[in-house]
Amino acid sequence: MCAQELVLKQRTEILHALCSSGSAEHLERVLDILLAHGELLWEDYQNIQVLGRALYTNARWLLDLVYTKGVDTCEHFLTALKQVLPEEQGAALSFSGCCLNLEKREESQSTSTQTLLTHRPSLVSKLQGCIDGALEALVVSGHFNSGDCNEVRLPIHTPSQQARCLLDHVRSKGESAAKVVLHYIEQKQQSGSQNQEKLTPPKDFLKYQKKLSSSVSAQSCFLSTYGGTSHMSLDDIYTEGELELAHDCADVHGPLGLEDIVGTVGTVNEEADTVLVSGEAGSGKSTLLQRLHLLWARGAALQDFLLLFPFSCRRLNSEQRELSVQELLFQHCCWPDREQEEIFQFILDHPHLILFTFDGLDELKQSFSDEHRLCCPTQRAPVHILLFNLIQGSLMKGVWKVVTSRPEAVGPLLKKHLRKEVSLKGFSPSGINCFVRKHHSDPTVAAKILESLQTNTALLGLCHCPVLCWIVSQCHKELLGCGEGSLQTITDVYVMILQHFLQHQSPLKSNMGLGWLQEHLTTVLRLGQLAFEGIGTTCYVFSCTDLETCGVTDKDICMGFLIQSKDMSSTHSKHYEFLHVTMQCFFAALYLVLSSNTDRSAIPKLFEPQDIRDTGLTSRCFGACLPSTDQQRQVLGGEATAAETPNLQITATFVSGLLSQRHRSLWLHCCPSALMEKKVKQVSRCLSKGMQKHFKSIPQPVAGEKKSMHAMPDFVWLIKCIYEMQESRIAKDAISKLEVDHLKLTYCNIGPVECTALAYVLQYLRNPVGLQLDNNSVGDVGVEQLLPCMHICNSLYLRNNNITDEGIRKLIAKGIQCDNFQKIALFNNKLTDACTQHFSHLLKTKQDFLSLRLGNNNITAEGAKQLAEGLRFNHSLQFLGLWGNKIGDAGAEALASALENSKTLVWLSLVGNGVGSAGASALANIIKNSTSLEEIWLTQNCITRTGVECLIRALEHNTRVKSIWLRNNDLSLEEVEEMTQRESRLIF
Ligand SMILES: Nc1ncnc2c1ncn2[C@@H]1O[C@H](COP(=O)(O)OP(=O)(O)OP(=O)(O)O)[C@@H](O)[C@H]1O
Repeated sequence: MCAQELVLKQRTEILHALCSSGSAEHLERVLDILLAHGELLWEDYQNIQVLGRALYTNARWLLDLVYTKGVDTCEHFLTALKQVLPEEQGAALSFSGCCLNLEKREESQSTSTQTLLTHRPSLVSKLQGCIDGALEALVVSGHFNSGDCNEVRLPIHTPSQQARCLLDHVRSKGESAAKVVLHYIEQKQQSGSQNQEKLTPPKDFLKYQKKLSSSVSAQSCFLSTYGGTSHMSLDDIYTEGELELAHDCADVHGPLGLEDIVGTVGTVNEEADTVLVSGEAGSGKSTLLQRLHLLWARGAALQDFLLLFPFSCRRLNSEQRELSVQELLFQHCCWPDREQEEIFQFILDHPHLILFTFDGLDELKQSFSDEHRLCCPTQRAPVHILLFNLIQGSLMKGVWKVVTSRPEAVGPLLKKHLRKEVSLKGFSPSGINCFVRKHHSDPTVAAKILESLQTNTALLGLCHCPVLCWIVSQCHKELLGCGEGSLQTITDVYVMILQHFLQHQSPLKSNMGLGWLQEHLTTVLRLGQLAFEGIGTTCYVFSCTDLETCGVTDKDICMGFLIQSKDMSSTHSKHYEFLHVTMQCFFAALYLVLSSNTDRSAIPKLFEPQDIRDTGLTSRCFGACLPSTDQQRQVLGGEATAAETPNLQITATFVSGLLSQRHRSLWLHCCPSALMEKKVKQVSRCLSKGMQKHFKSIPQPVAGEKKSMHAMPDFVWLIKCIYEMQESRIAKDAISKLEVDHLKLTYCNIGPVECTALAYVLQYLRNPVGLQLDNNSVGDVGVEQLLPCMHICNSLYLRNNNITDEGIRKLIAKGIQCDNFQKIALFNNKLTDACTQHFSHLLKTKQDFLSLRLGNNNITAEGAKQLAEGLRFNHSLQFLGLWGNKIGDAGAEALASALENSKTLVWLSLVGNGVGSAGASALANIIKNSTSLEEIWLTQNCITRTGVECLIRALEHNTRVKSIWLRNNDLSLEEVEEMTQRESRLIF
């Protein structure tokens, strides 16, 4: 049978092979090959790859086309298919006679654009690990702008799709752009091969490398949250999370890519080799590491590292023996079949080619300490000592380490050993979109879920956290069936998945009302006890004996909340863990709420403030409510740990939620109501007491200063607990006694979820406050969540919070209606000219507005003109900051004309705006006429002598202005000297 007939006859099977995984990768790779061989023209390719069209439709188009093109093309197609499909999938198809040589075509005199096409398959794979570098080269050479880069980096793209998108963009930019990319890849390869050339790995090294990478690949290709119910490959579901440097870095704008984690960007300590990826519970740290592992194992990223050893701190907890590093590597990750010593020696000799990853440092039983020094790689020590010495670099200096942890568990002791810290912020709004679409192969279901999220912004806020986004996607039936807005809190979402899993077991009784819990109460209690005891003893992996102790049965396991541990070590006995540690916290909370067997003091102890727990009392406090065997286990365990604090706090948050009025009806038939009432009272008391403690800690203000409270670590957590209770009485009770003028919550990891809770509580403040939320991750969704407390904010500080024009639109629409609202600071966000119309409206409407600071955004002359419109009609503004925008001379002229008759403006900053001398001479008019202006900042504005002369002349008419800042302008030293003599208020 000829190739053409084969294509026709096997059409269904081919379609299935290309598309059934739901991933477009196979199809796209076949297209790459056909393009490279000239079997498809560029126009053909565009006709097939239609954005937004179903994968199957695209594949059908391809089949139709190759068929009409004839035997040769069909033959190429089948050969490409054979090359691309995994063996087991290809086995179902007949490729008889299709064995063309698909080596790349060499063309004697090809242009760079042609080379991009003829080498497309290999370029796609080479580019995957270095997209960011290639983009940078294109930006630097002026071929790409940030829009091009953003399109390539779209989170919906897989790394290979990013590579293809980059190549397609380059093609449209022409020959010189193509040259830049080819040159970049060539250089990258040369530096890679130079690194490799110097090496002569022992003969068994490559075998070991292969064994390690296939074991890493096997461990990382599926996601465990889908383990119980369905298989989901990481490739199909992985969605980029938002990664940022934890500290400010002038050179970095925009989000980081995966490779930046080990790249040079944002390095704060050149001496250190440990990078920390920090993020809240469920923000995707383990998944991100898993992605890195998989890409490395496939040769698609981190190729500077010859070996990657992945460790899970959770599993290291169960290692009781003392080990040497060699034993740790080989026994916990991958056993070398031969030449152990030689391989280890090679590792020791080339530390910079080795990467260790440690997932979940916060889950380690011991808190980080640098007391026990160890530097000998053959010396045995307890595993945590090895780990701490590796992190510090005293052991195996030069080996790269990537460590993940919740932020709360990272103390100053660890920080001083970090090369840099990267924060994982969860999904961006487009990430949520992309994740839901990937999760559901049926686009109608995905669209319905996304629609429902848009109508419930509290829930949308929760979905920024990937684990919650996963639950919401998993429980779409419950979500869509439960009515708009009924899911508001984290507890609501976990109750939904509890119901989902329990009802999954009895599908016929899906309408059993509230009885579903009662029917499964014993299961819930048994799992709850297991979870509760685990949380108290930092135990997240359970042996069969642990399960037996709590009476957990096989049927309980089948419910899906527990999954079998993935384990790379050689132990063969089965171990279990909860689907996710937050699920363990939820079950621990269910146990505390539903069980009549817990100690009376269990709830108050759970709510004890962190500073008490940090003294080392943690385990003992919590231990008081555990059975005696566990207390012994803890005492035997020795060192107390502060590491479990985040999980205790999450458990407490769930306890608050479960005891809220909205969920009490669920427990009605499961537990005596008197007992329930008592627990509710306990929680309310704890929350109120916790808040009072905070308020008492506020220092009295110095005379003339405002009373200010800087939130302590537990403040946001207490607020979240209050929100979970959803009772306005409790919120009022807890907050109304707070008397401060300024509430400072900077660097507190505040995202949309925290904003929802803050607004819920702060709306009951008695007096207006300044709310300072600088350096958090509020974002547009968070801004929307803050609206309910806007009426009580007289000033709002939102520097560095990823806010865009859309967030501003909503914020200002509300702000205009709020009498107290007078000041806003929005430095370092993502604002453009599109937001200025809203500020202009605000300035026109609110004649008591005092301060507008929009520094370091992307406002140009157009935006400045819009602002000027508002300023012309405003009679109150005192402070205007536009530092670090791009308003230029035209923008400065517009502002000057609007402000020249202002009787209120005191302070104006236009630092770094390229206003030039023309701008300066226009601004001189404000100085000439103003009776209120005191300070004007014109640093770094390309102003020459001409501009400064205008300012000097204007100052002759003004005695009120105190200083004009003119540093870093286009003036010679002599000019500066001369002009300082003439006008002392000029500061150079
Ligand atoms: N980038 C991602 N793409 C797709 N799904 C993700 C992603 N990140 C997280 N998830 C989903 O959220 C779940 C929880 O994520 P993960 O365990 O990685 O969070 P974590 O930050 O390590 O949490 P913890 O600190 O509590 O251990 C995953 O099992 C997965 O279902």
